[in-house]
Amino acid sequence: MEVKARAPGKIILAGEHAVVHGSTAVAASIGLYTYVSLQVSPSNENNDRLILQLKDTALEFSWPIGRIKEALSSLGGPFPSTPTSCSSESLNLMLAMIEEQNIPEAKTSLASGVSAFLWLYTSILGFKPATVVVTSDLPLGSGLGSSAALCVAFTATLLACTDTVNMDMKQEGWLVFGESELELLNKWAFEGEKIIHGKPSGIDNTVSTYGNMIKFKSGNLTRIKSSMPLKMLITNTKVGRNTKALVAGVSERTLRHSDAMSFVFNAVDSISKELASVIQTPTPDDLSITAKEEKLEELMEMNQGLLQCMGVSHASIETVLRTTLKYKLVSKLTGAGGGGCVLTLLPTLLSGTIVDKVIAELESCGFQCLIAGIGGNGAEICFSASS
Ligand SMILES: Nc1ncnc2c1ncn2[C@@H]1O[C@H](COP(=O)(O)OP(=O)(O)OP(=O)(O)O)[C@@H](O)[C@H]1O
Ligand SMILES: C[C@@](O)(CCO)CC(=O)[O-]
Ligand SMILES: [Mg+2]
Repeated sequence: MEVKARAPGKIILAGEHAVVHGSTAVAASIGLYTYVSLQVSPSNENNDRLILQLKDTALEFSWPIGRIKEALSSLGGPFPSTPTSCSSESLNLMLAMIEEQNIPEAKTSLASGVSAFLWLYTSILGFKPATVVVTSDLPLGSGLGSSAALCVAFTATLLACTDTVNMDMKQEGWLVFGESELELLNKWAFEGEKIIHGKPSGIDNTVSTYGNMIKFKSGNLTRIKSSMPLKMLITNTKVGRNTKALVAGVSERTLRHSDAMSFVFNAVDSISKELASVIQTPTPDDLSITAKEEKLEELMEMNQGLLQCMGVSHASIETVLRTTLKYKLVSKLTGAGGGGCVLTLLPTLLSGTIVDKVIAELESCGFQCLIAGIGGNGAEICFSASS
């Protein structure tokens, strides 16, 4: 039996980084997905292997299952039955098994995602031979939650192979999880994000798990329903960066300027709460949609200024801000910043001609633009007879 899962990427409308320090943030899923397929192999004593194929990065990893069992069991068992953080000892053992596979120098940053896979796989399924294949629509390391979508999709396939997920395997198409299954899925995916992000807030895996739009603060989510059309241009500066390093950088700045940064985080908390309120307030007519869009723009502009204070903007992001401002459009970075992706709000009454001009000018800077659907479903799985 083959199990497939898909999990969406995300945009953060307000509150990134500050959410790690207890502020409110608002995020939404987008219509770009990471897909994972899992096929457990029949046991064959001599050739039991765990194979991981990362199609987007053209990497394949293959370990004898006994090698993994020997390495990780040396730390004592039994394996965690409830969501548990990977210890530094386990992480070091997994990194050693990954290094044996000779990842090309330029791709060593992918080791964190492979470590997350090994932790989730062995914790949830134990030491079963299988082949796991990953493909994604999401750009890696760009602020659209590719790491969270990876961890959510991994976890969804793994849980689907256990008796904690109660689904009719004969049902066709993409199936959604029940509430209790989503909660367990999200907790395990968060453990995977901790390996990749270091000190994640949990907003990325939560919005990828539950989908739609959420308000998030200190681990608690509130699902919010937008009462207005939200159309965002997403510009990928294609400047690579590492979320873990950017998150650590903000924490270090907070240690150096604790008073000032606490005011920054409090301001972001207020911005996120007001933005969520604006988005949810019923809109009686077109005029009020425009008035609400102007409020959103002002809140985005204020949040971008505070992200600059946190030290996570970048010259490429400033270029997007300046370019879109020429067309009276407002933008803010989304995700960890330091490059990556930038959101630009496209007001309802904006003409398609202007949008085309903005995209052409941004792409002439070497950036990549897309308009993705906002607020679709979260994690989903489907079962197919072994191909
Ligand atoms: N499709 C994929 N294939 C292999 N590894 C992936 C894939 N998607 C994500 N990863 C892992 O996640 C890492 C990127 O995660 P990172 O948190 O830095 O960026 P992001 O999640 O795209 O951005 P943000 O966290 O700001 O939203 C990659 O280095 C890799 O380890
Ligand atoms: C930068 C950050 O706030 C969002 C990254 O998409 C990190 C986190 O919340 O885990
Ligand atoms: Mg990430």
